[in-house]
Parts: sequence; structure tokens; C-alpha cells
Amino acid sequence: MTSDRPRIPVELRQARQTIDNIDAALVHILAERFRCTQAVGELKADLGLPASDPAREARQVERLRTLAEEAGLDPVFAEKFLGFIVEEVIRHHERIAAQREG
Ligand SMILES: C=C(O[C@@H]1C=C(C(=O)O)C=C[C@H]1O)C(=O)O
Repeated sequence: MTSDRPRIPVELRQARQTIDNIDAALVHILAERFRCTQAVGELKADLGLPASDPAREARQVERLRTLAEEAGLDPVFAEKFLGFIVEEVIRHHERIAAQREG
């Protein structure tokens, strides 16, 4: 039987398998990070601390940019990626604080 689909070379199939594994790892890592930031959000609400901590974020950005440069990853991308995640975390923390209020 013939197929119209182009033959996928083994290197491409293997590379895509690796990409799929890495994507799965990223999802698990992100789930763990959000589980942890959820606990931080509860703690901060208990302590009456604000949802965001810009000084901490600035230190994280510096650290991540350095790590990215050392790893051969675009530091601008690394900063944007962290910013995207932190923005979502702050939304969660604001929601936790709002739920405590009423
Ligand atoms: C997790 C925290 O809350 C916020 C979210 C951060 C993050 O996702 O890394 C960092 C600082 C805060 O703006 C925290 O204060 O540590």
C-alpha cells in the first residue's frame, strides 16, 4: 500500500521524540513551580505581605539572565519567559488575598 504522506527520516522522528519528552518535563516542572508558588501565596496572605515582590523579581531576572547566557539561551527570551510566569503567579496571589478578605 502507498501513502501520500512524506517519509519522515529517523533523525527527525528521534528529534521530535526528544522534543516531546522535554515538553512533558517542562509541564511537570511548571506544575511543581505553581504548586510551590501557591503555598507561597497562602503564606504571604497569612503574613499580610503583598502579592508581588519586585525586589525579589529583579534578583531572579539577573540570576536567570546569567544562567541563560552561560547555557547559550537568549537572555531576553529567558527574562520574557520568567516574566510571563511571574505575572500569572501574581494573579494567583492576588486571588488568594482577595478570597481571604471576603
Ligand atoms: C513567589 C513569590 O511571589 C511573586 C512571584 C514570584 C515568582 O513566581 O517567582 C516572585 C516574586 C513575587 O513577585 C514570592 O514572593 O516569592
